[in-house]
Amino acid sequence: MQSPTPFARIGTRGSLLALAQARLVQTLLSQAHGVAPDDIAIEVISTSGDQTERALADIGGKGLFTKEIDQALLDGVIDIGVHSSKDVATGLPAGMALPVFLEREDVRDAFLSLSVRGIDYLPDGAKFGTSSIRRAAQVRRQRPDLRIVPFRGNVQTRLQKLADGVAEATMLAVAGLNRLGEGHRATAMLDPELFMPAPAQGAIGLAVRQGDDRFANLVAPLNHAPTHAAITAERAMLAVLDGSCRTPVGALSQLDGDRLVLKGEILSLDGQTAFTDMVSGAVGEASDIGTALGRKLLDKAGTQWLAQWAQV
Ligand SMILES: NCc1[nH]cc(CCC(=O)O)c1CC(=O)O
Repeated sequence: MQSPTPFARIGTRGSLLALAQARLVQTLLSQAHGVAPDDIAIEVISTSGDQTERALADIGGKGLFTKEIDQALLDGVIDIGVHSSKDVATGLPAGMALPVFLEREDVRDAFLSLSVRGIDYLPDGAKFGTSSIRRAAQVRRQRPDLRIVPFRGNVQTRLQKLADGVAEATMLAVAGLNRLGEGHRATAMLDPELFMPAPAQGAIGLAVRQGDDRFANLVAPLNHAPTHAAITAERAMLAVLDGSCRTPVGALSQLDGDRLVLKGEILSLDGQTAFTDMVSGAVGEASDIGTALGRKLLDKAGTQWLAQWAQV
């Protein structure tokens, strides 16, 4: 039985992955504060992103998986929003804070196929399922011959599309597969230097109302400082690039003690042009590292190069 006045109410999407993430947060919060898991309510909230099959880039991008949860948070219907950090837009809604990131799972993307053991083994012209412009560009760079077909929906839906033969291969975040207990579905791990993950991939972020100290204090023990630094840097890089272009972006953080090395890449949609750079510094400067890298990438690509994609 859920108590009439729960210790906290956490809000999540209803996909199996989102629910698994919400349950993890529920467990960690109950352990951190010595309360029964049942005293932490999980409220399932449907988001616009759950209600459409169109490609994210076509319908306004990231905020779609978080907007309704953010609103429930601001309305006081929930107290803590649980998000996949990579789905959270860089500009947070007014009144919302994202102070905590749980320890990052595997940051890489995996290659999945029921017929071949790696992307190099796909037959000429094979269909590759993805609706991510980043993944499509990275795949086209390696294999310009492949045909990219849309693959929207949650992880289960995409695994089913693969099983149904809609495409011969796809790519998914290892983190999501692992959290679903589906890690064995990965056919091969993709080299993260070649297939740079999405900024903030693999990390769960917790949102609270700005200035709501009670819930900020409640979630604080769940924060993982190295993950926080990496995500801060990656999101700062993305914030610089977001406004200026609709182009695929990858990021890769490496932490070595109190040093953070951030690599980033922007690609053309066809993957044939790419700009890569790297900035390093103290973890305490994570935000500045990300901003600096974003600016370096913008400078390298040039506004004219970026402008060509804005109309696509
Ligand atoms: N875009 C959907 C999404 N959002 C977060 C993850 C995976 C889990 C994570 O990155 O934390 C996924 C699925 C995927 O990209 O394979």
